[in-house]
Amino acid sequence: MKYQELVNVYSALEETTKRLEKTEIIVDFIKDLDEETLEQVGLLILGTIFPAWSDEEIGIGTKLVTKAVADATGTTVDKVEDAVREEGDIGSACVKLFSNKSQTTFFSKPLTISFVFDSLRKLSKISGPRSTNRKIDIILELLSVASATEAKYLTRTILEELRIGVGEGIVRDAIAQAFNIDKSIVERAVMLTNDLGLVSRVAKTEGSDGLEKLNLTPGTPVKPMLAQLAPPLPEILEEMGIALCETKYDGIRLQIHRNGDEITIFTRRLENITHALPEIVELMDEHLPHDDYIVEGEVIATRDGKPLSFQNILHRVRRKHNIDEAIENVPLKVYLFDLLYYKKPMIDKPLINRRQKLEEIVDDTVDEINLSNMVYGTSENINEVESLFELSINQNHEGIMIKDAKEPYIPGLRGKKMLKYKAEPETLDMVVLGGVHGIGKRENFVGSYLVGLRDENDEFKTVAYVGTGLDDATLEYLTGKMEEYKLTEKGRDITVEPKIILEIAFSEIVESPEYETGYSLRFPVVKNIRKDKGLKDVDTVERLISMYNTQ
Ligand SMILES: Nc1ncnc2c1ncn2[C@@H]1O[C@H](COP(=O)(O)OP(=O)(O)OP(=O)(O)O)[C@@H](O)[C@H]1O
Repeated sequence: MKYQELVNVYSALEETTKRLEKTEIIVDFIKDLDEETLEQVGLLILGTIFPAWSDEEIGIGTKLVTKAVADATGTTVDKVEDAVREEGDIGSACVKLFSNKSQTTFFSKPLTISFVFDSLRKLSKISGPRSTNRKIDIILELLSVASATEAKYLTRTILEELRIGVGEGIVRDAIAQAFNIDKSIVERAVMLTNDLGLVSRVAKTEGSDGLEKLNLTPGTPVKPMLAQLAPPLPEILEEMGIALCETKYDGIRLQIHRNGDEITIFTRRLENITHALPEIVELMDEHLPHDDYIVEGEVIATRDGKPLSFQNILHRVRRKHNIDEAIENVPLKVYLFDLLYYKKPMIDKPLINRRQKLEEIVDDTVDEINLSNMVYGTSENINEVESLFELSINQNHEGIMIKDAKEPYIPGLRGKKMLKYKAEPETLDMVVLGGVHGIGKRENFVGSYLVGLRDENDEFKTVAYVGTGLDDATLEYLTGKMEEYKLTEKGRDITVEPKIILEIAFSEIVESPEYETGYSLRFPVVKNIRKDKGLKDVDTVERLISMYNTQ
């Protein structure tokens, strides 16, 4: 099938903001696709060529694409950069540049979806000597026969920023509708496999029966179950009956898989960080059975027995070199709290059984491997739960988690079955959309950051400017990043690509017509740069409104 047909769908999707219309457009397109194309479109429609569980990426920078566009249109890199500044992004710039291009490829074959898909996969695999030239050759091969609109979406896809306002939710709905399958079955399949390509194909070829057979596989990461903020303790314990109440450690969540002899460690964003944590791999090998499993836990960094800040552990996990040195300087401890797979999928079993099995299989006789500190909470022993909370805070942890003992593990869900009870007020993870250059002491820095949240179409909407909570080193770092991601600049104001995620604390949410969400924050303060989170983890406008309604 011609790539242009997919491109027409992209254009139609970009033109509407209405979720139902977007869903209809996708349904119409996918329902008659053949198996192979469907599997590719299931990914391409989200602007990617890899399933969400994979940490592979196309990995091509703006410079390379700019050069390829210049070559393909017979112009200079400077002219392409001018067009990007005028039009706002490389895709829109391509529409202009390619429309001006003289038609030299009249007899060439049109691009097909599978040729584009395979070429992009090839791009991601190239490394080593002469790799830049080889990458440019592949991009040029595509661009030299592309129409103006094809070039628009090709360049955006290569840079992994399709921007057509389509999130996973819309694609899931479209698959359900196109193949007449219950939404919840599609949702479950996506949660377990994190592969919309695979789910689209199975939905078409095997229907709901096939989707129901999809399950967890050790080695393939699954989206973690997330927590909501807890209402008062008596209320929760009454509702849950029995709760597993555990210390909430302030580290990084790990999902550790064993598949045969191979142990793999993933973050909550499903990144493979096995290479950065060789000592954890060794500990898991020594202190858990040599059976296939998936366990979850929190890893924290300690020194002299005390937990170190979240930033320390983040540096450890991000490390690519001198790992031996890091192992010595930042010793780690793991606190395991859930078991998703042990010889077979466990997620449908109640938490209490998963925990019991976990306790059975983990040898926690060494200091570095532990089970999370836990008490069973009921309406009758609220004081024990309160004591655990106090103990956790006194030991410099964040608070406690309260989990319903009878519940299954629901990947990706942020629901009422897993709650967090923290000493500090709630924060929002927000994405930086722009900023303002400072004056006076801050004149060399971007002093104030325009932050936003994610709406139901996965588009970002502004909420507030924040400039408090940043020391000089952080300001310098953020200013560098703002320069790197800059889209436009007008006077002191700049806009940037949505890349940087900040955790923001505030005193109150207020209504405010000045911002796109209609709400803003009083006294916002930057608490952390959340390098461990991706755009999908940015908090939602829906959550902001629900917090506003309950404050
Ligand atoms: N005993 C525990 N059980 C479950 N999660 C824990 C535990 N200790 C620490 N955590 C961490 O707490 C997180 C749950 O809070 P939440 O789902 O809100 O994640 P978050 O968005 O990172 O929020 P926060 O910023 O509050 O950690 C888990 O993802 C995990 O990283």
